[in-house]
Amino acid sequence: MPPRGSNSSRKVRIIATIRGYTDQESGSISENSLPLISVYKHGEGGSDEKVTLSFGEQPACRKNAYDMDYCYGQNEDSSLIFVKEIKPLISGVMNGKNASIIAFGARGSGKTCTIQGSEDKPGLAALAMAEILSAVEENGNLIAVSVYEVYQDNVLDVLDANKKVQLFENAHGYTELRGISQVRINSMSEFVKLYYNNGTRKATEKVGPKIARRSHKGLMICVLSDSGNPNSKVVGKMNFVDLAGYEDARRNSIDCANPVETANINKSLYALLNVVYALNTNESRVPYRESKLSRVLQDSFGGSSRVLLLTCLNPVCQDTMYTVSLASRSLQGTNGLSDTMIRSSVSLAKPVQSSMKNQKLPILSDATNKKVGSTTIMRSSKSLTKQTQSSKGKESQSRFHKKIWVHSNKFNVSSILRKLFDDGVPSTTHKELAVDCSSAISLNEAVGVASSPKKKEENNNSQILEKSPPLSSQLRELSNSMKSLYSSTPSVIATQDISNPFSRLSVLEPQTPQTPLTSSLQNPREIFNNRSSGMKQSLVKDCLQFLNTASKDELKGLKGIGEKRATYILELREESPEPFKNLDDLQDIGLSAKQVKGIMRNVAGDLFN
Ligand SMILES: Nc1ncnc2c1ncn2[C@@H]1O[C@H](COP(=O)(O)OP(=O)(O)OP(=O)(O)O)[C@@H](O)[C@H]1O
Repeated sequence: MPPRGSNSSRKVRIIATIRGYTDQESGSISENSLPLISVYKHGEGGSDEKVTLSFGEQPACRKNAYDMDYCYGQNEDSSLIFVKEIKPLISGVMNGKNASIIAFGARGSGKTCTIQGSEDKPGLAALAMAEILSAVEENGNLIAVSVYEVYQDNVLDVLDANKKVQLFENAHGYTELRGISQVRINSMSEFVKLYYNNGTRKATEKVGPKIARRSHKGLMICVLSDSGNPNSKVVGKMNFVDLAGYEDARRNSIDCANPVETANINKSLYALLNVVYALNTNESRVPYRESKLSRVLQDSFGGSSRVLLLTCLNPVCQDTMYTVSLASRSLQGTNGLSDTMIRSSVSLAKPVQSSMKNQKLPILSDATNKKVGSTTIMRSSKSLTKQTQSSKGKESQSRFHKKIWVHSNKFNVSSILRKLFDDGVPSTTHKELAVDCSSAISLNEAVGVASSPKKKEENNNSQILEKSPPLSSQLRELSNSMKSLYSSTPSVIATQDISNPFSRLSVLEPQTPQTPLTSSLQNPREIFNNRSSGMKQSLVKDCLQFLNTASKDELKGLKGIGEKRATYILELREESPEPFKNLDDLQDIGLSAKQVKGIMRNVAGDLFN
């Protein structure tokens, strides 16, 4: 049986589960409390199980609503998730298809309870082990498990702290965990002892720091064939990964966690989500190499493997909305929310205290919304455009054009451009969410140069292959392009449809070069804002490319980068050819957000000197 709701074109099924309230949280909930998480079920009772999640008091519009393949409510526990989601995957594992179940979410969102649980209330991993044990009893296969931890990009053997684990790429291009303990499991009691009590570890052995560290924890269950053979072959693998919780690195951590550690965790989460995104969108290059964890999981992600991303939602956590937006990004299909949908949204999360109303919604997601705006707003404005035009007809069209006419003369291009980098440094979220890259305006698009998707791909490839020109020439190029953007605005002209009284205004309107992206937008300000956002992204992209490719001397030419940092950047390039994927990565080399912003502002400012 295929996994529930499996979509043949998507490798990764993305679902959510809202955890129950802890005793402490329940104490502060009242009858009049507002639901924090609302779930709209698209085809209740039907075959379409898709849901859309929205948050807090905000009306659910596309801007703050996120699609998921399914969502389990607070009353639905791990055993239901097991039956509906995991059990169907087990038969695949028995037949040679690997599977991975990954719990992702903010800190304290119930990931460990869902995956690991406890001896009293077993989580998905133990339930799966029981099922796998009974399956191998029938077919004579064997089971071996490994338990590992990925801490600060190092893979550690949880079952034997003395063992050194190395990542080794085999002849098929897959990563193997060399040296990791593999323990045969014959019964549930053996598994419980091993998994919950680290049973095989000798009492004298060091088990690492006493304080629980924030790391990704993985359980690898291998089904092995040929019980008589010491070199048994792996039939199939099932991975359970309890990811370290996401936390906004800009906020003070709940337990004063090291901000560098938090930033590294977030970076590895983004890297994994990028892999999920690439798999779901069938991208030709899946960025496995960007983190140790994705390398470890690589052989369970490719081919006919199945992946379940279980987004755990903490009903009272600021970071929840942001994690949902990140996970949902890999679901490509979008369904605009209609009024009916918004009204009929139900809450699977019980209400939370009304004081939550005043609580600031997720800081990052606020920022995200601002930054993501380009994508989400565009989508909604597109549907809005259609609706408006069809339902209200010419009258509204007339108002619309009038508005354009009036505002177009007030456009202060340079002041908007100056503001570009005052909105804040676009972060990973921006890059990742805003556009899914497909909707980003490239420089060429920004100056109205049409390019076919194929050509775009070629351009991208050649950009990667060629050594980047020095920053100064990149800036010159960008500057010229910007100038041509101003000058390419045609003063008018089109044929007037005299029969249409509303056509006059549109005819007189100076036309900004059209691109597919902007064609759905309503007024010059929207168009301009989107172009600005596209240019901002182009600039960020060029700057990152420069940092990834420039020589040491060229790097030192940048404010904030001296001998030491330049050397460090070159070292980073030896580990990964492209160490900087987004502006957040610059913080890893010790540049503060302010410094990064300063660099970008200088670059932007230079364009108009
Ligand atoms: N279904 C549930 N109902 C009530 N409380 C729950 C539920 N699931 C988890 N909790 C509680 O929520 C808290 C956090 O749970 P858990 O440790 O599983 O979260 P986590 O996401 O793994 O956290 P971290 O990211 O810090 O590792 C715990 O106090 C746990 O008891």
